[in-house]
Amino acid sequence: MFALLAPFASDCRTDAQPDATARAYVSFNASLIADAGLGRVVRLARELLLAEEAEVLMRTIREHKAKLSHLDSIDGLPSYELYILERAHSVHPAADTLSPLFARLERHVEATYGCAACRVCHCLLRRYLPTERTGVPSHYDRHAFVTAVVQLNPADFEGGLFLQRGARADSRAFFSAGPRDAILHQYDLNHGVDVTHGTRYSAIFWLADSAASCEEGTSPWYAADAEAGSVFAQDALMELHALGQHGYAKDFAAAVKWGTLAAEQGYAPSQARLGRLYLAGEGVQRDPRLGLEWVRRAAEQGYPSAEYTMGVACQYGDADGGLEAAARWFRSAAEAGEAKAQHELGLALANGDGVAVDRREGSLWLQKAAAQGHSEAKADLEQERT
Ligand SMILES: O=C(O)CCC(=O)C(=O)O
Ligand SMILES: [Fe+2]
Repeated sequence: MFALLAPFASDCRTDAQPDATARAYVSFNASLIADAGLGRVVRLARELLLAEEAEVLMRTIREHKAKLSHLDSIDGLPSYELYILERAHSVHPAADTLSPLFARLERHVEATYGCAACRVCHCLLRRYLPTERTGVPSHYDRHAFVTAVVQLNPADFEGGLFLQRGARADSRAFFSAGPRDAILHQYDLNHGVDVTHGTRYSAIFWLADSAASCEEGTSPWYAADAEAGSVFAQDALMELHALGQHGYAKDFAAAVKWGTLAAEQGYAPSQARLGRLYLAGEGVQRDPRLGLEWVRRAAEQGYPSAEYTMGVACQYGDADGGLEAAARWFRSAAEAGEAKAQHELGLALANGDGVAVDRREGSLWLQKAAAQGHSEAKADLEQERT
């Protein structure tokens, strides 16, 4: 079974799906800073946009014909996103009229983050409709030194941009900000979007730390932070070296080195990724025992994708506890929104594997998985109906 596990398939982009029960809003205090833990902060630039600029952005989204075939930059699923600036080049007439805004944002980032060379590298507009797309899974913006987000129509939706402090969706908090306010964060912030009601339009500005890294598509800022001990930077280097992205050579030895440093500091996403690397033997000597140990440490912190992997390991007898333990792991991950675990829990309930048979509840979990696009769950539901 281990060979089937793809170490990087599910993690950084899909920590957990939105949990409707957890809905705290961050209200910015006088210093306009929200603390996301472990030294990470989110800042608010109040009224950074002129009213006309917010209007231009809104009009540009409204007037643009939806192209749903466009694959999303975060989760690769069909979505509406319109780039107006790419690699600092205007790719839409709206960007030409917004150059004063880009310059203002750069000055603000210089004053706030001490980055004089920072440049607005990409700007894109996103649309969230109940019938189309209602969220973006939690993730890190690996490619941006600073990200600025403007929620252009805050009166029209609930939820929106969230930060996630811990391993699970119940550690999420949303932001309340006006249509001309920019919410600023860096590459170390686990965040995503969950629109629970209504329609949301957003503008996203990704700044590179220099014109050169913007042009080259590189993210050179991780090395110094990783050396200084940041688990986020170490985790990023693990992923970027494993994938060979953003100017980092594909180098599994480096991936394991950085991942181990973060995992040893207790960072669950790194523990899970490192564990899967050893389980799959991808780029490293396969070591199921060590791999499972790392996955277990992440799972014990409640990291949903690791809980799922533990469930699979129990099913196959690679971890102790049999089908009962498998069902417990799947349930915990399923409740946190992990689609694959929802599917497994649905099957376990239908078949009485490690739990009492409950077809009705099983079917509900299959529906949840199917609603997240899980194709096997969809097929299983079809079969149930016939
Ligand atoms: O739509 C948003 O506000 C932000 C989406 C996001 O996090 C991203 O595109 O990286
Ligand atoms: Fe993002």
